[in-house]
Amino acid sequence: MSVIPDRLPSLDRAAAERAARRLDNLTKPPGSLGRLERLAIDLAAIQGEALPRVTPPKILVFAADHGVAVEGVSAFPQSVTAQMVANFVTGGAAVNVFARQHGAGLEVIDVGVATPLSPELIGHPQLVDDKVRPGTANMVKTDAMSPEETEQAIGVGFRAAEQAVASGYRSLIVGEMGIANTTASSALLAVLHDVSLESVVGIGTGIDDTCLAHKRSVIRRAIDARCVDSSDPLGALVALGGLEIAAMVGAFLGGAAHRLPLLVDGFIATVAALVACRLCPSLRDYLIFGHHSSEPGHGAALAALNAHPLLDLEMRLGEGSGAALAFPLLDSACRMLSEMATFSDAGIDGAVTS
Ligand SMILES: Cc1cc2ncn([C@H]3O[C@H](COP(=O)(O)O)[C@@H](O)[C@H]3O)c2cc1C
Ligand SMILES: O=C(O)c1cccnc1
Repeated sequence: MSVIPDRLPSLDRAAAERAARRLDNLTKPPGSLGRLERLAIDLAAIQGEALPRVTPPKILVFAADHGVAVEGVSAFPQSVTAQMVANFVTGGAAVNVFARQHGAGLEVIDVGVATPLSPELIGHPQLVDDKVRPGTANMVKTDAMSPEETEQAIGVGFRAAEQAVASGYRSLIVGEMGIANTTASSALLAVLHDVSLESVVGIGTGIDDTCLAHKRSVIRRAIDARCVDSSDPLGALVALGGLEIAAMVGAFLGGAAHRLPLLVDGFIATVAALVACRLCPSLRDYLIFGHHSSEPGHGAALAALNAHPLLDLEMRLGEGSGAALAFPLLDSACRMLSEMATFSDAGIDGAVTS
């Protein structure tokens, strides 16, 4: 597929080495800033700079609908996807609050919202109309989308990340909005990582036990009916969806192609990251995991990527909210590296060597 890069730039080991040496000369016992030190070294390797900088960050929220919503797998109606797009554009969603708090740019990309958006929103600078189709098909009945639509949606995400780089953003937070997308994500994870549906399917927006059992059986029927297997991540994406998940795959790849640190959000974003890593394994080097969602499949998706998120706030929202909350830790890691005094700057004695 043309939009999937053959290879990504390699990590810059020399920049990482310079960052590590500087860390050991800063006025603290070596290693005492723990995972923040690891984070600073990783950011140096990603950006290819001994003194990395992650500000300003850009948040991309990809929005799309899922045909499988008609099966009654979410606690909320499909109309909420379009209504939340309006809420993002007018600044009222959780992720908007955190974006303002951290000086992040935020853009909502309609890659497949089913309900027409209200005319006042059209042309709003924070809303991008890149609709590939108005929602996927119901994966229980047929493939969620065609290979061409999947490629188009991946391209939308890839270009959105490239645009962020061209506008001077130094890190990327990738989020989503799409009623029923925990169903698509659970199905993708079950296929790609071979985990039981019992262990990965969760309540999403807050369904009850009866609906949860129904959601599992809907996913089981879809997986059995579609032609999917773990060796074909693109085929799984075509069969199960969704458009915003495909766009997130593209955004991760597009960001990494330009050495952008990528802050991954919760369950849905992590499943997108898993698909992207199956397509292009070296992408893993560019991913930093913001938080551990309480959606049960997130643990399995993180394990599949050997990922250890920065935060665990028992959140299960999506939108990029958990990644946005973790962003200040990346900024702190960079500031620690560039602003702390060294032992010689501050005239402080180094460790006693035996
Ligand atoms: C008001 C509202 C705001 C949201 N923001 C993110 N999500 C999250 O919930 C949805 C997935 O859950 P499910 O698969 O159960 O539908 C996605 O849109 C996700 O981003 C929201 C959901 C709602 C209702
Ligand atoms: O972790 C997530 O991303 C998530 C969980 C539930 C609902 N929406 C998103």
